[in-house]
Order: sequence, then structure tokens, then C-alpha cells
Amino acid sequence: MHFLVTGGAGYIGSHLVRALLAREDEATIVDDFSTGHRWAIQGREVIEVDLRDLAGLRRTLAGRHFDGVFHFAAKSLVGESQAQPLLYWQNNVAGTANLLQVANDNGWGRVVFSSTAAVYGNPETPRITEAHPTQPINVYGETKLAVERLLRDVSGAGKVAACSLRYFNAAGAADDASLGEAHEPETHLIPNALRAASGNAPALTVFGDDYDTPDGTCLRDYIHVEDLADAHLLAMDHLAAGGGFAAYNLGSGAGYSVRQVLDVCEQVVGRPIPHSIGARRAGDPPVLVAATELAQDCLGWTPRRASLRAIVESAWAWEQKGRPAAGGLTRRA
Ligand SMILES: NC(=O)c1ccc[n+]([C@@H]2O[C@H](COP(=O)([O-])OP(=O)(O)OC[C@H]3O[C@@H](n4cnc5c(N)ncnc54)[C@H](O)[C@@H]3O)[C@@H](O)[C@H]2O)c1
Ligand SMILES: O=c1ccn([C@@H]2O[C@H](COP(=O)(O)OP(=O)(O)O[C@H]3O[C@H](CO)[C@H](O)[C@H](O)[C@H]3O)[C@@H](O)[C@H]2O)c(=O)[nH]1
Repeated sequence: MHFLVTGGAGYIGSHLVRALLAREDEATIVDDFSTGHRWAIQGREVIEVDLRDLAGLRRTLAGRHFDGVFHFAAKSLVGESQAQPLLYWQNNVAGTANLLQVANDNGWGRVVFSSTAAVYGNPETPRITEAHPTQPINVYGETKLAVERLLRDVSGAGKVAACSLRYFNAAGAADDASLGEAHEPETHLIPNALRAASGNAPALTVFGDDYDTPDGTCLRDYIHVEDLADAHLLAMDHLAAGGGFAAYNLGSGAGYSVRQVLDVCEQVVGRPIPHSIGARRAGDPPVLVAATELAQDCLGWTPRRASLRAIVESAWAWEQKGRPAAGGLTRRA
């Protein structure tokens, strides 16, 4: 099978490419390298084009056949989305509409989409099921929800089958430390803690310890990036077997506080990590934990690397190893 992977030079997309290659599928990457990395493309064909450029997409992709599309490419920084809403609506929503147009024109019948827990907004229940109201509290979440609705409508019209995977907190790295997280700027807790530990970043700031949670810091549901990749393969198989549009939570089902994460990071690193307690970060819900039964029941997905320690160990191996060399065949729009 040969799949198109948008955003395949990014953190999660590159791990999905690795998983495809491991099962001897082929991957072609579409990426504009706005946040992706040339070292992450693993020797695969890359079409360097911005999803906002419909003419460029048509020029580079017309006549190509793919068995399905894994759609990761997006802007995904909450703060940036508040400051630049047009950038987010154009990249995430208009870009997806362009992609679906080209998929439709060329008969690529299946799309698995990267959504987010941010579609729920402030949770009304401790564990969030997919039936929880979707009331995003930031532009990023609004655009992801808009894409879910776009996919629902397009798949309802019959030509493209699609589903949406709502990730909670993606973390960790490939088991051989060949790939891992490398956002610039990095906003996520685990890489920030480990960068502080290795001296590659300033001391970690804990964003608030006065929440109504057991230790005062926010609880999140961390899911290993390789477990996310597994879920994508199962979701694509589910579409191939006739599955209709649905959104699935991808998390471990367990919540860890920022302090607990920091403790585990210190255990793995083997020394204290410099940190201070700062103010709350705007837009952080106190608790975000997934109910994961739907993905288990419908996709047959169970996270295999669910322990926080395993996630942090893989991220620490990656942090210590550094970035690999660039490689691959690039065509530009
Ligand atoms: N990292 C997380 O914890 C998390 C959580 C929930 C959802 N997500 C979603 O998962 C997806 C991947 O996230 P990530 O952390 O790997 O991000 P990332 O920034 O590492 O990867 C995104 C990739 O998409 C590319 N891209 C962005 N806009 C593009 C455009 N207009 N045209 C072509 N390529 C474009 C970037 O260059 C990059 O390679 C995103 O859709 C994100 O919203 C991530
Ligand atoms: O330097 C840091 C970074 C984070 N945190 C805290 O650690 C927790 C986790 O923060 P992350 O930034 O790692 O992750 P988020 O929960 O904010 O974001 C995740 O969930 C969001 C949905 O709510 C989006 O989907 C986003 O892409 C995804 O990474 C939060 O309480 C945050 O305040 C810190 O204390 N210090």
C-alpha cells in the first residue's frame, strides 16, 4: 500500500511514516517545512508544497494514486492561534479543503485526520468521552473542530471515507531514538523538562500550582507517539473495511499532574531538574483525561507503551542522542 502523509516531516507524522515503513507500506510526504524537519523524512519522497496552494497541490499530485491520506499538516500552537487566527483558518481549514479537493479529483478514498482534545474546551466531566460537548476555547481548537465537520460532510457525500483522531498529550520518541519531538519553539512539558535537565533550555517553569487538583498542578493524559502511530494504522484499516465517519479519543485514560511528570523526569534523568513555579498559562484547563473505550472497541486499539516512565525514558534517549542527518528526495511545487 502507498499512502500520502501530510505533515510527515513533523513530530507525529514522521513516526507514522516510520510505522508504515516497518510494515512495508510506502509513504509520500507532503510538507512545507514550516515546522517540519528535513532530517525527519527517512529517505521518502517529499512533495514540498503548502496546502494553502491549491494550484501547487494539483500540479504536484495530479494523476498520483494513493491508498489513503494521513493528514497531520497543521499549525498547532494555541497562543499563536489566538494572535493569528487567519493563519490557522487558512492552514488548517482552507488547507484541508484543498487537500480534500485533490483527493476527490484523484480518487484517494480515505483520510485519517489529526484532531485534538482542544475541540472539547473546558471539560465538564473528569473523563472526556467523544460525546462530551465540543466547545473549543481557542482558535486552534475551533479550526480542528471545523475540519472535523468538513470531513463529516465530505464523507457523508460518499466519495471520501474519513475519521478523526483526537489526541490528548502526544509525547515520547521512537524506541531506537531515531526520531522524536523537535518543536521550535517547544511548548510541551516533557521536552521542556528534559531540555532543562540537559542544559539545552532554561529552567522549567511550572505554569501554576494553585489549581483545584490533588497537588495544585494540571492533570494531563500522556500518550506515546508510537501508540498514536499504531492507532492511525488501525483507523485506516477500519476505513478500508467500510468504517464511516467518527471521532475517536486517543489517550491512555490516566491523568498525571505536572509535578508527577517532573518527578518521573527527575527519576529517569537521575538528578534534580531546575524549575520554578510560575503563573498559570492562559487557556489551560485543570484536568484533561480521555475516555478511550471507543477507540478500543471500534478500532481495536490499546496503547502498548502506556506507562509515563516508558514515555519519558524514550524522550530522554532522544534528547541525549541529538538530531539525525537530513535525507530524502524532494520535489517542489
Ligand atoms: N503534538 C501534540 O501533542 C498534538 C496534540 C493534538 C493534536 N496534534 C495534531 O497533530 C498534528 C501533528 O502535530 P505535530 O506535533 O507533529 O506538529 P509538527 O509541527 O511537528 O508537524 C506539523 C507538520 O505539518 C507541516 N505543515 C504545517 N502547515 C502546513 C501546510 N500549510 N502545508 C504543508 N505542510 C504543513 C509542518 O511543516 C510540519 O512538518 C497536527 O495536526 C496537530 O494539530 C498534536
Ligand atoms: O513549560 C511548560 C510546559 C507545560 N506546562 C504544563 O504542562 C501541562 C501540559 O502542557 P503541554 O503544553 O505539554 O500540553 P497541553 O496540554 O497544553 O497541550 C496538548 O493539548 C492541547 C489540547 O488541550 C493541544 O492539543 C496541544 O497540541 C497538546 O500538546 C499543562 O498543564 C501546562 O501548563 C508547564 O507547566 N510548563
